[in-house]
Amino acid sequence: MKADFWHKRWEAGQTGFHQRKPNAHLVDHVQTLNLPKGARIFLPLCGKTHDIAWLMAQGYHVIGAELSALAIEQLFNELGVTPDTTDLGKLKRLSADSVEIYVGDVFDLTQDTLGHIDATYDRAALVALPSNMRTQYAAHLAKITNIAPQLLVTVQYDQSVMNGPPFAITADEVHTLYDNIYTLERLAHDDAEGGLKGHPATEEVWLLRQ
Ligand SMILES: C[S@@+](CC[C@H](N)C(=O)[O-])C[C@H]1O[C@@H](n2cnc3c(N)ncnc32)[C@H](O)[C@@H]1O
Repeated sequence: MKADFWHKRWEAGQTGFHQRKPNAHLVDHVQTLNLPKGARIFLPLCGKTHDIAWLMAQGYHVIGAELSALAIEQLFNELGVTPDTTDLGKLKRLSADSVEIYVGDVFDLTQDTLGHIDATYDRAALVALPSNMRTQYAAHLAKITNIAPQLLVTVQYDQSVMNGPPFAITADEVHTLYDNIYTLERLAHDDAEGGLKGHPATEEVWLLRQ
């Protein structure tokens, strides 16, 4: 997916991936990350997800990365806070209270810029990327977070009946992407409520730890 694809989606309000409430898998499984209050959680490709506000309310510090400045403008409006903006060249950092968002391409984000990360939460990020970007993304994510533990939500459906995003990611692919970096535990494998765009689908939740 090119950046333009996502900018157009946000400009047109075609954001069917945006959920109206915190993700149920996050709520059910965040405790498996065993994080103390104040821990720094990274959300790659974060959009304006309500998971951000929910994690902040649990006492965590949330760090996000998102291409769309429009999405992040809407996020801060909905959070009801005015962020401070820092220009970092290819990226901008918008921060307020216990949230900071890097606006730009996640591949331009470095470990130095991001700082210490206690855990990563990936919902609709890996699955938003076409297969030719996923290997690079998985390695980049592990690198910039210094192999922080990760809660990962994936979706599976018959890829021949529909194009992504979201792209179907099999358990085998999760192993191929991450076995060389993490120990993997599949925490859940559930039918996706209502399917995906009219097609049966399942969701999996993975815990990735060193
Ligand atoms: C499917 S949405 C998921 C958003 C969010 N995780 C959620 O659960 O609602 C994928 C998001 O990734 C953003 N995105 C796509 N490619 C990106 C990239 N290379 N760097 C940063 N953000 C990107 C898009 O603008 C979009 O908001």
